[in-house]
Amino acid sequence: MSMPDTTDRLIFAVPKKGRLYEKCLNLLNNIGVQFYRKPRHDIALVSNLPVALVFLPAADIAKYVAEGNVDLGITGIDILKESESENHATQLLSLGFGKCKLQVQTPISGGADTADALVGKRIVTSFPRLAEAHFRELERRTGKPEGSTRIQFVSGSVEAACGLGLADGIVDLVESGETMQAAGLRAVDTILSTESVLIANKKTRYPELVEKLRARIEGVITAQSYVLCQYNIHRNSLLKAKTITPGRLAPSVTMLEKPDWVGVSVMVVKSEVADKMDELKAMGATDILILDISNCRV
Ligand SMILES: Nc1ncnc2c1ncn2[C@@H]1O[C@H](COP(=O)(O)OP(=O)(O)OP(=O)(O)O)[C@@H](O)[C@H]1O
Ligand SMILES: O=P(O)(O)OC[C@H]1O[C@H](OP(=O)(O)OP(=O)(O)O)[C@H](O)[C@@H]1O
Repeated sequence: MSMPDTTDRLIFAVPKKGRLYEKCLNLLNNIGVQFYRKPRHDIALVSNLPVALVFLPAADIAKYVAEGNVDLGITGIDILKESESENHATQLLSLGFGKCKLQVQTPISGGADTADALVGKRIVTSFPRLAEAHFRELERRTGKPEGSTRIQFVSGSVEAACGLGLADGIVDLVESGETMQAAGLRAVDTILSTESVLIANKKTRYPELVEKLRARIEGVITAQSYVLCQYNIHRNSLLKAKTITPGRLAPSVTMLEKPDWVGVSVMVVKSEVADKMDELKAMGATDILILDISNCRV
């Protein structure tokens, strides 16, 4: 079977599996990118845009984007920093998923209770550069010989390293903390907080298409953090209502077929909407409705 022809197409790299995969497919669907990925194929041509999707391991995407083989990609800040790609890839957008922390962990029972106490010992991680930089800094701070902490790379199941006697501590990602707890570990230090980001090569041949896709993704992400709030209110209370729901630019106010009453329609941050509804109700608003926004450009 021949490879699809990607000539004159922007190359957009998406994690091929793992926890980011489904989120990325949803995002592509929501921005109207149509494609068919044949089973076992890692390249799919987009039918309604001059774009080719390449499905790659999340850990490699930053490197491909930085080196210019790929124009646009979705990966984690952790990977961007670990692969030292930050100078060659522009971070366009935070995507609101893939949120976790890269933490130094030690055995709860009998392990070091600070990161300083791990200096000079054995560390296992999938993030050798970030771990190395962190421990070099700790070595300087604690006055211990530079390079005395041994950093060893493993590609997965890092949490098993202490139990197997391979390490005195690990550097690994933590979200809920379940993996860490199940392995009898606790966090003693945080190296960085990460989330998924959209990145672009600085010298892409398709800056306009990059911007089009960025704007579409931004619209979907913004829509996810807002709801549309509609309510009716007596004109005398409108000024006060505006202070509760000022909107992004201003609320839309329409006439109602009831003297001295108006209808208000306004975007509200989703996490604040329950409080806003209570406040509006308390000041006499009626028929308060909350509607989901599936997409927007603001
Ligand atoms: N537990 C987690 N919670 C949130 N985000 C995470 C978590 N683990 C990893 N990530 C993010 O997802 C990125 C890719 O991790 P993931 O482990 O899914 O990829 P992978 O190693 O390619 O897949 P797999 O582990 O299935 O082989 C990480 O670099 C990080 O940015
Ligand atoms: O705090 P938690 O919610 O438990 O998540 C943290 C775990 O998730 C990631 O591993 P993943 O499940 O991707 O498997 P891996 O070890 O193969 O990378 C990470 O490496 C941790 O092990």
